[in-house]
Amino acid sequence: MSHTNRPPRLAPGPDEPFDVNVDDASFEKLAQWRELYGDIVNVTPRVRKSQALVLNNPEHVKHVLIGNHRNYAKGVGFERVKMLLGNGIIVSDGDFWRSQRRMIQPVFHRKIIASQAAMMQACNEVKLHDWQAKAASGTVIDITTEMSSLALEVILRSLFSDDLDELIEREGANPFSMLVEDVTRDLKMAMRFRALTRHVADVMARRRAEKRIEHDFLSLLMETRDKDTLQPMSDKALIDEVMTIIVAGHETTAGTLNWAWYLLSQDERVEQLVHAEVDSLGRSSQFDDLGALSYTRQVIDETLRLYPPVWLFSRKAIAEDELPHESGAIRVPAGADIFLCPYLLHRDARYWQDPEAFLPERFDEQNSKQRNRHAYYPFSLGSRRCIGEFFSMVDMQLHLGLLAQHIRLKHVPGEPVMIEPHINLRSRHSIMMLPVAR
Ligand code: HEM
Repeated sequence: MSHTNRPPRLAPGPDEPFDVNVDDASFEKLAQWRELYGDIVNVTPRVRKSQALVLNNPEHVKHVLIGNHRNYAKGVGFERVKMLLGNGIIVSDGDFWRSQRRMIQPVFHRKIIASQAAMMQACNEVKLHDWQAKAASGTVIDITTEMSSLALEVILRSLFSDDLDELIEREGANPFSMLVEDVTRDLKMAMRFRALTRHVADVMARRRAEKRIEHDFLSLLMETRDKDTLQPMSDKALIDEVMTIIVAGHETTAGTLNWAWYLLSQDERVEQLVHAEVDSLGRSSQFDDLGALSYTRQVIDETLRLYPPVWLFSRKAIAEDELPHESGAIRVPAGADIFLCPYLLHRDARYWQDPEAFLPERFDEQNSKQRNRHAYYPFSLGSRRCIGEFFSMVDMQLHLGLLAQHIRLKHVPGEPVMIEPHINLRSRHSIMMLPVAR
């Protein structure tokens, strides 16, 4: 509600019309506008129909994602994701989303993730042996692609278990590897990716014919029931959710590990603290050790602060609303496009001391108490918060926990290390590393 009696007004913003998007131009504009116009930036559309508001204040992020979240549906950009994922849980809204989320939530239960830790670690052990051989022969690795294929393998095995090996054998190669090889996310790529749904349908059909239930995400999704209607998901919904989990779980985790290894290679102090922690375990890290890997966890938290994979996302205001502001309430017109930019808020000097510095200690128990909770949201906040957060944390902690015990990665200078702010915040060029045994 308004702090004054004045009617809510529109926020200030640039005169030039502009359509905010997940691209380089928007990335630059958003940072400039925050300096010029502050917490709420009002952007007149160029081609689109609706006004856009960019929110740079944690209170407003909280309002949209938590306080009044029912008034905010998925927004701009999700049409594009829809081509890739159908009506999966990332894009769906309203009653259908609610019902899907309720059915999928138990699939991501802590106990289930715990049961997948051994599979994650087996994937990491293969990677470790490979890096040890490369360290011995002095072979440089492309860590960006390595993390992409590892994250893909983990997510595919969490869904399909050993049916993945059968699929690879039948097809002669992993058809889902296109996600690693083809980094474009355009219409052509979306069509090629959608064609992969037949493999998901195939695995489902085989399991049904063999009356086989595995302890993996796919079988759990096939078995889950709506708690009111007791109905399973339709096959179309099942396939959309599987494709959603693959895409949502792959590039985000891959990108985070890519940046984490890069940041570690640039900071001997932090690297040594990670080494001290992982060495103190005295064995390969397992699910039960994750509590002891708290500094490693802080490294991941800090990586996600500096390089949040989902650097920009959107909502659409359903009805008119207002945002509290010290100079009087700001009007949110019905239909307005809302843009939230974790990247900018995560580096905002009002909420972070020395925001550009890599300081994992910000996330230790003591410092965490002083943090503004809503100035950090790599996994979003509220009821639509990432469902895979715990899965990806376990995956990433186990990865660093094991690999850093045996290997250091030394950055090999080459192409400049730059961010590429597209759908995900990737590195523009592959980052090259020399593995060194430790
Ligand atoms: C570092 C890793 C990850 C990051 C930073 C991340 C980030 C996010 C963010 C910001 C959202 C909210 C998007 C929005 O509301 O517009 C989201 C939603 C989602 N994420 Fe993640 N994610 C990660 C890993 C994963 C993994 C591993 C999975 C699956 C195994 C996953 C599955 C999902 C799903 C299904 C949603 C939609 C939830 C809903 O709308 O109800 N994510 N994620």
